Amino acid sequence: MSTTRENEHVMRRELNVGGGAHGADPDELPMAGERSSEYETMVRRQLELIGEDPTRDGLLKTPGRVARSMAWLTRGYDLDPRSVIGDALFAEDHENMVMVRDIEMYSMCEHHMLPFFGKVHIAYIPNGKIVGLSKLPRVVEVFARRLQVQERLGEQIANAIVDVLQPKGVGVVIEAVHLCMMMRGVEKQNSRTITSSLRGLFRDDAKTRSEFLRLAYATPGF
Ligand SMILES: Nc1nc2c(ncn2[C@@H]2O[C@H](COP(=O)(O)OP(=O)(O)OP(=O)(O)O)[C@@H](O)[C@H]2O)c(=O)[nH]1
Ligand SMILES: [Zn+2]
Repeated sequence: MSTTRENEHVMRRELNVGGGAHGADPDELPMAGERSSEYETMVRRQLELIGEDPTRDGLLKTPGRVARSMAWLTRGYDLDPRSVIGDALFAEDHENMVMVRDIEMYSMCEHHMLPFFGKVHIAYIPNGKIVGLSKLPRVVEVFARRLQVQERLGEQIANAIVDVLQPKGVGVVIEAVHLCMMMRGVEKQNSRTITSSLRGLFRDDAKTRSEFLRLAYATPGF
C-alpha cells in the first residue's frame, strides 16, 4: 500500500466516514480530526481562487459541506466486495444465467473529478452457488464510489464477482454519460459510453455472450 493511499485511509478514518454500519446519511457522521479541517481550508482557498468570497453568508458552511460530500462520494475506498457480500452466498444448482439489470450508478471521472452516471447490467452463470441479488448493486457501489474510469469500473466489478463467487461466467455492461463531455470540453449532450467486461463463458461461448448482450440491450438503459 502506497504512502498516499495510507494517508487517504487515515483521512477517511479521521473524517469518520466510510463505515457501512453507520447508515447512509453522511450528515450523520461527525467531522473530526486535522485532515477534515485541512480539507475545508483547501475548499476555502479554492473558492478564493475562482473569485468567490468564502466569508459571504451563503458560502460559510460550504467547505464543511464539500468535505462531507466528498467523503461520501469516495467512500468506496473503504469498502471491499467480500465484506459487502458477507454470508449472502447460497448453495444452489441453478445452471442458467442470472441477471440484474438497470442498476443505477454514480461515479466520478478521475481526470476531471466530475460525475459520470448511468446503468450497470450484471449477469453470471452460477457454479454451485448463487449470491443474494441485492449484493450485486452493493458491489457496484464499492467500485463506483471512487475516482474512476468507466472501463476500470466494469473490470473491477467483474473481477470481484469472479473472485467471490467463482461462477462459470460473468458479464458486466455499463452505459453512462460523462459530465466532463457534456458541461465542458466537447459539450456533447447525447453521446453515451458503453463498456463491457466479460469473463468465462461470457467471453468464450458465443451463444452465452449473445444471450447476455441481447438481454443487456433489450430496452434503453435510461
Ligand atoms: N477512457 C475514458 N476516458 C475518460 C473517462 N472519463 C473521462 N475520460 C476522458 O479523459 C480524457 C482526458 O483527456 P485530456 O486531454 O488529458 O484532458 P482534457 O484536455 O480536459 O480533455 P477534453 O475533455 O477533451 O477537453 C478526455 O478525453 C475525457 O473524455 C472514462 O471513464 N474513460
Ligand atoms: Zn472527465
